[in-house]
Amino acid sequence: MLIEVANKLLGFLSKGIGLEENAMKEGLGGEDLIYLMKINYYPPCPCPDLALGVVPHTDISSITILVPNEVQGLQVFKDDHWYDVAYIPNALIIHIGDQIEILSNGKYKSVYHRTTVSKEKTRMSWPVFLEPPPEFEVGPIPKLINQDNPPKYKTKKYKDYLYCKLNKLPQ
Ligand SMILES: O=C(O)CCC(=O)C(=O)O
Ligand SMILES: [Fe+2]
Repeated sequence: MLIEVANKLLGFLSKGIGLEENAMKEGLGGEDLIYLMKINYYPPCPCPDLALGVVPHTDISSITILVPNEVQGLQVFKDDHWYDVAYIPNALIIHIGDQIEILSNGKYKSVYHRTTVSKEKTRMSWPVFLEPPPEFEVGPIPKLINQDNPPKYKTKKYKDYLYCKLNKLPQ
């Protein structure tokens, strides 16, 4: 089920920029794509104005498929403002992550987001991060590159990208 959703999303993202349906998936390692589930637990906080659940970031993954509980908390940054992401029962929240920005050579941008905490309620979320295998090299898809569109990102192994990002080193 999750794999079907992921395949569809990657297909739409590929076609959306004029590529073959399987282009993004192949660019992420094809059937070796890794599904990494995390559970976020944000207990009530006495001073929600002074704390964040997760600091602002973009996801390192390709896409993130996330299910939250009903407690408001996720915000995305757009046009200099933080916007609440509305909770819609049974809806999935999809984040574009860094690897899609790289594959698309910047045509898609990874979404900058953060979470706030609540004074009374516990918030939880269950994201699944779709990641290339560590040794797999990710870079702008060659079909998107030409004289007018030079590569904006280096091609490198996913594990090296991860290492640089986690240690705040230049990519
Ligand atoms: O809890 C959320 O809604 C988002 C969490 C998040 O951004 C993350 O785990 O990367
Ligand atoms: Fe995130």
